[in-house]
Amino acid sequence: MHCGKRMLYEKPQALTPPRTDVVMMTPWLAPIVWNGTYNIDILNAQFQLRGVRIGLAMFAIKKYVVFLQQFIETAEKFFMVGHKVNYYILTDRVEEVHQYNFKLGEGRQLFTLQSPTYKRWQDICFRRMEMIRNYTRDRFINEVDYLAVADIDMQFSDDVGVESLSELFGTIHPGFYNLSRQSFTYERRAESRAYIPPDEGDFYYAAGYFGGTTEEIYKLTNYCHNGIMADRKKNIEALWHEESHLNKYFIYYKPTKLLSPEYLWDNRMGIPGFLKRRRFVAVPKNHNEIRNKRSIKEKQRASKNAKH
Ligand SMILES: CC(=O)N[C@H]1[C@@H](OP(=O)(O)OP(=O)(O)OC[C@H]2O[C@@H](n3ccc(=O)[nH]c3=O)[C@H](O)[C@@H]2O)O[C@H](CO)[C@H](O)[C@@H]1O
Ligand SMILES: [Mn+2]
Repeated sequence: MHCGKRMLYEKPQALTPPRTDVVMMTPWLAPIVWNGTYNIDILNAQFQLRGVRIGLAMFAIKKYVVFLQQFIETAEKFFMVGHKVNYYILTDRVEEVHQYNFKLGEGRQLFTLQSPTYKRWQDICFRRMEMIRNYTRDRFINEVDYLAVADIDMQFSDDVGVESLSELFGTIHPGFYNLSRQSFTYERRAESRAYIPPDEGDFYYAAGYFGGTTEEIYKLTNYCHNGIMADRKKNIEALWHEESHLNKYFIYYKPTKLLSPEYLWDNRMGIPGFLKRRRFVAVPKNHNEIRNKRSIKEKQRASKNAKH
């Protein structure tokens, strides 16, 4: 029996892997998503049947609003095209964000949500976990089935579709996919709740893109935020902020799907042969200019002027 539309495609093989140059499965049997390992038509049809709703949350705090336009415009071209999508922009500059008049495709909506801001950029990163937890509990859980959380200093340059979705997914960091545990920049001080012993850990995951069902994202962000607050009481800050806590979580609550570095690339790493697509790519930024109120250059200029 088939209901209406017949779908024709090549029969999957039991003995011939679609790719032999990359690993497609973790030891806990979570797929690692690479180009050429899946058929997007099958996946689209399956997700379409369920009418899934997908949320994409990102932070535009202080100067990071400059990344918003390119982020949304490229997401409209490449992110979950053909599915129901809610963008959630968490910002301290609601008025400014309202000025943009994004033209969105059918079934796609954009919401601007108030977020507190913090003096230190590190605190902005840390507090993303708390904000996502709260908004997931109070809102996202009622509006979407899956939620992805992304850095905003990024742009889409190829498809990110439903092949990437699962109960809990993490992205292999583009700087660490082929490195040893010892080279991972996990938190190594035992006092921190993000501590990972040298003989544990699977991959080094990037905090710039992760997601899952809203239930799973609530658990993840709640765990990370609680760890961050416990550290704060002890006056310790994990090496890579919320990313350290995320990596801790993923050791014990393993992702059910892993995204290959196709899903978070940085062109400064070149383009290795195994990388067939670059779907979500870092936008180069001057860290000092964008993160601080006044850049070091401005400060130098100011102090020079003061001396004259
Ligand atoms: C690709 C990747 O894995 N990036 C991680 C990395 O790099 P990054 O150096 O890329 O961090 P970042 O500067 O992009 O900050 C993370 C995100 O916080 C938001 N933001 C930050 C500062 C600010 O003033 N306003 C603002 O809105 C914004 O959405 C930004 O994308 O390390 C950070 C913490 O150290 C986070 O773990 C990032 O997820
Ligand atoms: Mn970033």
